[in-house]
Amino acid sequence: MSAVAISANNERDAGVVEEICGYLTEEPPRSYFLFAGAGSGKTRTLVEVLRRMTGVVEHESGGRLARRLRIYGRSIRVVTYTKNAVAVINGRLGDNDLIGVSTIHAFCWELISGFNDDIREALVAIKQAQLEKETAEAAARPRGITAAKQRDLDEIKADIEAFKLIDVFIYNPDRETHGAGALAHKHVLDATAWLLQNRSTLQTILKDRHPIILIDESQDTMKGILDALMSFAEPRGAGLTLGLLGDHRQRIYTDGHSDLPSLVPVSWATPELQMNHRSQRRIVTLINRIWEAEIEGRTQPASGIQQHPRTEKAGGVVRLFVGDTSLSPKDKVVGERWCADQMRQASGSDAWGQGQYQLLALEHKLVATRGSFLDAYSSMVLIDPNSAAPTGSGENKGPTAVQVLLNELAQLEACVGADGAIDELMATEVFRCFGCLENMPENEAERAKRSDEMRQAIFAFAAASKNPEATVEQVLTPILGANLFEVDHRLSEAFADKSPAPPVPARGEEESKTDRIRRGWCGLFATQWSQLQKYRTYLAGNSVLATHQVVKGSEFLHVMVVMDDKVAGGNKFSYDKIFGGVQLGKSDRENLEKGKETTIDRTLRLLYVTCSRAQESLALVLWSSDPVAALNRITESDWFSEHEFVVIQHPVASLN
Ligand SMILES: Nc1ncnc2c1ncn2[C@@H]1O[C@H](COP(=O)(O)OP(=O)(O)OP(=O)(O)O)[C@@H](O)[C@H]1O
Repeated sequence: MSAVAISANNERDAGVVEEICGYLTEEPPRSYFLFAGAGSGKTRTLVEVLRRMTGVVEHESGGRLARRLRIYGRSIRVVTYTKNAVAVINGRLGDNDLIGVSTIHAFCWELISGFNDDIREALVAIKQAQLEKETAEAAARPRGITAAKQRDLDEIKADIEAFKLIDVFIYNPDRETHGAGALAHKHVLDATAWLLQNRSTLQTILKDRHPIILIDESQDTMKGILDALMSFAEPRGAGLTLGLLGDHRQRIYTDGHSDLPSLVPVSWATPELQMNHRSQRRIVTLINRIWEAEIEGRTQPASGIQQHPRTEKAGGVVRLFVGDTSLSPKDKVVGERWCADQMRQASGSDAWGQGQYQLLALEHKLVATRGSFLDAYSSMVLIDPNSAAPTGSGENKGPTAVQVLLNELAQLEACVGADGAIDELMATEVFRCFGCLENMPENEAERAKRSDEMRQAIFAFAAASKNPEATVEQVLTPILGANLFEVDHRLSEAFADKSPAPPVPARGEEESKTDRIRRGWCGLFATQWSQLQKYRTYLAGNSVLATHQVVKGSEFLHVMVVMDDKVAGGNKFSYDKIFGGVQLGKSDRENLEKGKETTIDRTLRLLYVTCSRAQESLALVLWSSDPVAALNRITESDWFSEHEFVVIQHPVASLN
């Protein structure tokens, strides 16, 4: 193919930037929804539009808009999903005072901070509504309001009373905030959505500051905020123009609207990006097929355009490996290595033989199992389900109550050599850095006594942390005994409490929050200390293991997607149902009849996201409850050709 033809095919989206610039500079400007599929280069499109709208790249109508914005002291607001995306866009835009880029949390806080009376009213109203809803739901159950439920309801009441007493609310979008008046991330989004819908002054302020708001990953943007903004953008010329960028095929969080394209007003423009610049043709064909699949149990429309690969990306390798989910975790790991070796042979890439591929698993629990930190992870989930696992947005720090384990003790452990010797200089620096030397006694004798006490505790800590069998409790004992670090009161109280863990609730049985947290603490103290290091690596995103949700927006040369519903637990997703190893369940059929979202819908989207991360080669590993049924279904589908699906050989011990 000639160079001209290649470039013509690759440039099929070239007009979209100018098209969008046209919508934003028309009189009155027109809101738009940009369908931008996986790997379509939506960030590049966004940045190019912004450059033209703010006079960085010469553009006649863009230049006029830039002058108007400047005269009135206004700016275009870009809302992205992650801080990483903020940095990428800012980096490409350079210094530009006509554009503000931030996450939705920072955007919301900028709007509401300081309006303490309004925030209080919003939070009380939201909690009150939650209380009423939960009370009514519990009362309607056959057993009525149980004691455990009553405790939860009392907690909501206590939250309401606590909000009423707060004068000044504090918050930081980049980290957890503590102390009086501290707001959680969710509170800020909820309060902003409530205030935007209930306070006209806030609407006016918003339009006055940012007449144009562009929202990236809009399919996952919190419904309440999006609804409010979409209503202010109507009718056209109302003072706010919205640009929503998104791909409904990639919606994987529950915050967003289930079918955003159908909510977009007909008066809006709907430009499209048709290219996939990321992946080789074989991978692009597969993701097109996945999205168009007519599978039993699917309710979501197959709306959206087919993507086109770049002309020069004409290759790519895809394989589906099917094995038996009843194998032991160890056998599965061996099986997955066997699959990687098959990939090495099929693709000719040594990366597969050297472990240089990204392994994506369905759920955190599956990753924790593969990564040998399941006890640590499961305990953290019980202690704080909202912050135990890394998420696609924001920072991943783990539960607040255990921070000393994840930070101070991790740093102290780094001062202990392989032979157990302690680098005292380094250790002193750790204590200094955490402000633990500030309260050393003035008196020389007492000071020496305290130093000695600390040294003993550090030796005991070092010995315990080097013992591969040591539990978190054993490592923590000397630390807490000598008060080496400031510790969250919840941790010290839980440690002092020597009562046994409450029993695991039976299926369907409700458990109070207090019991759940206590079980978490007991589990954590009994966990092997060595698991915490693996957990920390995973939280920090430095692991070659990642869950599907977390890799949103990323790309990797070679990807292995591990699908193992049994280990993942939960019933939100089921790959085995998609591939035919498991039949639809009762609730799937009920949802289907009601036209409600099904497991199939959610799993198809997750599969779409994971497969579209791969640039060169993609291995799908399905651990199925019924490999024969799955293989039959796969043979009938047009997703893979015959040589592309492979039964995982067992035993595969030859690779050991
Ligand atoms: N016009 C282009 N020409 C060549 N390469 C491009 C172009 N646009 C994007 N790319 C490349 O294609 C890849 C995908 O781009 P990008 O990550 O911006 O896509 P995206 O739309 O954000 O995808 P996703 O929604 O799947 O995360 C990147 O490697 C990027 O550098």
